[in-house]
Amino acid sequence: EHNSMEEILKKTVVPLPTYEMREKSPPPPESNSLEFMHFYKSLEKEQRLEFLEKLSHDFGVDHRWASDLAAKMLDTQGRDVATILQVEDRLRYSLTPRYRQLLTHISKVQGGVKFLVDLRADLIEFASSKISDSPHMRDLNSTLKSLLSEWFSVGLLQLERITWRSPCEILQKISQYEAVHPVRNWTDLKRRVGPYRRCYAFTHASMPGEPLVVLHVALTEDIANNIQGIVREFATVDVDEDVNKINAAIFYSISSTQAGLQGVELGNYLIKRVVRELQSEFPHMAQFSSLSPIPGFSLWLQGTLGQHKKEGRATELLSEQEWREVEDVTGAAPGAPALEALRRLIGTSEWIRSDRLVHALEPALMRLCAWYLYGEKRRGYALNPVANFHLQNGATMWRLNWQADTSPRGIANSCGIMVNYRYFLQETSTNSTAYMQNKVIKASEQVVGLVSQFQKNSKL
Ligand SMILES: CC(C)(COP(=O)(O)OP(=O)(O)O)[C@@H](O)C(=O)NCCC(N)=O
Repeated sequence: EHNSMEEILKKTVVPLPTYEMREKSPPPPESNSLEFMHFYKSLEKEQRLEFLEKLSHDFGVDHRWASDLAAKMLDTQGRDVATILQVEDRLRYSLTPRYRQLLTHISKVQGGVKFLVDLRADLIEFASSKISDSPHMRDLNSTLKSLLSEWFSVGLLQLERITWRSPCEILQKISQYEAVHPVRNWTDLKRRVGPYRRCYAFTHASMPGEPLVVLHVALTEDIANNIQGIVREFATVDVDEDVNKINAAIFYSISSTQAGLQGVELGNYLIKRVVRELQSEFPHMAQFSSLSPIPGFSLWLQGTLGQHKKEGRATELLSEQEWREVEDVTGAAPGAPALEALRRLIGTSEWIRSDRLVHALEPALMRLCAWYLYGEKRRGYALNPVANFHLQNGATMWRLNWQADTSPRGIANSCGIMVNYRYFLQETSTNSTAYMQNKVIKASEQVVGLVSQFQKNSKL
């Protein structure tokens, strides 16, 4: 078994041609790539890990060759520029991992690009499950990611609008890939591509018929503050659109379908491309915003309540008055019992059935949610992945909406709160740079106000 891994690698990962022959040596036979692909697909997960570790470790950069050339480059300091460029080009060439050529050869055969996308999905899975974090595997991943970024750059992507007339196989995929608000049936799907709705996908010639990333848009009079009005509404599906009722585009679901294209930023490009498409269809349209879920808020809140209980700081989360309401409604004694009662209510979503509690908890939960989105960080960036995505794109954390998603899932995941990340078109690139480089979050007065209320209470 082992020698067949070695054999395949030795045979299919041909040595890098010499610098002089780099553009003169014919590519290896296609059969090499096909054999590599066939062999890899036949392996189980664990064997794939072993195989990729061998590939990345034994067929990477020839370090001796590179260091010799690096020394040589230092020697040529002060020489004429032509010589310096020559030596630099040799050094650059010597830093090409041997397996990089194999990847480019594979991309040229039928199904090769899709194979490489799926291979990177394996690499990402191995890296994220920490079963391999070797520097060689990281190098293989970044080499493959940079190739994929070139092959899937915007100029090579096809924007497709999905309508009720799109082929069934595409509509079926749109329904299957919908990760944010699952499509329940044909009627539901028909509404999502019907009047006052737009559905766009990026496709690529190397993966025909495969939507790479899908964006669902609702066309509304103003920026939506509730998702039921979008995914539940029984708009008669055959009504014509009235342009006077269309001033805003609401991105209410976006999903990428290829795990191996993570980090290639297809979602960001799709949003920007769709904005341009909508501007040409509706020249007067000036409001572009998401209506986004806040996955993880309820869990974070449970943890925070627990932690504050241990440290006896419960009053930093809710005011005396708010705790008194909780005690009155639940009959719990002041202090820890009331906090426990609140944790249970949030955990079981029962609180939503008591109008008094819903009313009493609104200010507190909105403050806490604003802090969760704006204040909680992971390596300096927003902890919440959806916030991080839109902030990377340069959107503004614009409005928190109470009772925006009253579905059981919405209540359980984020106490029913949703957030609009607004795309002010002239500001997105500035905001994105400020966020990516200085971790500055652009937020509206409403959000900043809620955050400072939270900070006042908890002296954070
Ligand atoms: C939000 C999505 C579309 C961003 O994808 P993309 O723009 O390619 O970002 P990245 O993975 O390249 O960083 C992606 O992360 C996704 O599908 N997330 C799960 C569904 C969701 N919308 O949260």
